[in-house]
Amino acid sequence: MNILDVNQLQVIRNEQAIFTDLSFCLQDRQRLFLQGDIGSGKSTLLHSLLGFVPHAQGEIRWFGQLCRQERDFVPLRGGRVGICFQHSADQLFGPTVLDDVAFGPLNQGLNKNQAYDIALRQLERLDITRLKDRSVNTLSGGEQNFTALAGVLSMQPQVLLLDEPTNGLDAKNIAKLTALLRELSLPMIIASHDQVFISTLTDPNRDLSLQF
Ligand SMILES: Nc1ncnc2c1ncn2[C@@H]1O[C@H](COP(=O)(O)OP(=O)(O)OP(=O)(O)O)[C@@H](O)[C@H]1O
Repeated sequence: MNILDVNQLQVIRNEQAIFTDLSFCLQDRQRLFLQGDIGSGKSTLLHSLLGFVPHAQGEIRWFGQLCRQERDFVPLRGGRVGICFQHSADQLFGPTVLDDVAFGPLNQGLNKNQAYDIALRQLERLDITRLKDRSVNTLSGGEQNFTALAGVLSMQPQVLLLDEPTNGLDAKNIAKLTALLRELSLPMIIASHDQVFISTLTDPNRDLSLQF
């Protein structure tokens, strides 16, 4: 069974089709890179895959299950499919970095000790423990990106959707992110303009690219 099957998907915004007849699938451990001009629809696709933007036609099947209505997508957003938005500040609640990263596991029903323990481990993994007591409103763009990713990973997702994950990162931190994503070996869909990042992360025997 594929992780995701998309068949003949059409999404309309402002009465204009952003894409039509889009079909692809995602298999376990595979990375799918979304590439294309600004405004071509990469973020729209990521949002539609979790039902944040409705699709007008076609099918989205996650783990074999057809997802059509809001209620079909809600369980996926609870952690099974992790998404990092292009503007990571939009998904940080705070008040502190540690509280923010613990929010997901708390929401999944873990007790406070378990949730904060998982959150601390994710901060260590991403090498941002030093930020744990900082207010999320005071973070730099790159720090926001890593905090959002730690929050998503703390929910132990089975698949990741990443929208321009290298935005705001310098070369050293792009290398850190690349190494982490390699190590995770989760299936991923990544929208990116960063050709070096894409080519470093791509396994040509397994990964795919979708041109918008
Ligand atoms: N909330 C919205 N309402 C209406 N149209 C929108 C909305 N968000 C985006 N669009 C439009 O949908 C189209 C696709 O935008 P989208 O953000 O998906 O592109 P993108 O490929 O991710 O761009 P970028 O590379 O600049 O991030 C664009 O024409 C954009 O103006």
